[in-house]
Amino acid sequence: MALLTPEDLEDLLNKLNMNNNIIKEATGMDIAQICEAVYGTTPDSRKVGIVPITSGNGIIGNFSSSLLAITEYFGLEGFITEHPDITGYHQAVANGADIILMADDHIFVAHNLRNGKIATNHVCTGVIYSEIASRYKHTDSKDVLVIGLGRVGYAGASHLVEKGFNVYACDPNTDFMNKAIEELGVKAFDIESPRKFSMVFEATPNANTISEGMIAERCLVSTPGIPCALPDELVEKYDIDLVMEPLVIGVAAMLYSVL
Ligand SMILES: N[C@@H](CCCCNC(=O)[C@H]1CCC=N1)C(=O)O
Ligand SMILES: [Mg+2]
Repeated sequence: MALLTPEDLEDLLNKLNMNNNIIKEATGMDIAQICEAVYGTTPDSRKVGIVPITSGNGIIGNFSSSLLAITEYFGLEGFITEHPDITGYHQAVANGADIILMADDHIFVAHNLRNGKIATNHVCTGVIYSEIASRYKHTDSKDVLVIGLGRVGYAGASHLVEKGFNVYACDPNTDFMNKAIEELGVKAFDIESPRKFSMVFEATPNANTISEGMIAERCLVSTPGIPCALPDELVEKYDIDLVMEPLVIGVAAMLYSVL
């Protein structure tokens, strides 16, 4: 899985505000309203304990401080524990955390100690970015293109199928493709017989996965993926609303999903 870098996390809240304006323009709702619609929750007085974790590649600069900024942005109280790992976990509980946020290199969880709900970043990210794509207000189509069927893409495709959208998907990994066809009933998108989609959810760690044959002149592309899925020339040529942000939107969904 692609690990964030401290550079990915620079200027996070400015990037979020820019993306939130695009989301409002393209869907009629802001990210907090969409999270509320998806999870049926609203931020309350819950306290979030953020525990740095040193396993694997270790602590990522700006990661814990970004989680604190995100927690506060959505109206929750938060704190980062002084120590990492088990000592930090103990501190978080001792300091009255209702929700624990912590991540190793494979799983990033939000765990609400009061109601037992637990959420992962990869599922919540897939759900919320695919939800954003599906709410594009400048189309009456029910067709959505999902590019990438890894842990994030599969979660998004599953969410869209549950919501009754016509999901076309593509992934170079035939095992991932067959799994999604068998388990979700997605249709394989065939670049040889292109359809032009007005709603695209992309979740791959590769650049330029979106080509001209895939998108309508006016479309919404929603992706947590780094680097950008859209070639620059397409962004210039077409009227594309691009929602692309590396962490905040996924973490917001995690918090709303455990409240
Ligand atoms: N153990 C580190 C955090 C490691 C996070 C790795 N996971 C990612 O980079 C995923 C999560 C969202 C996007 N990629 C720390 O506590 O500082
Ligand atoms: Mg995100």
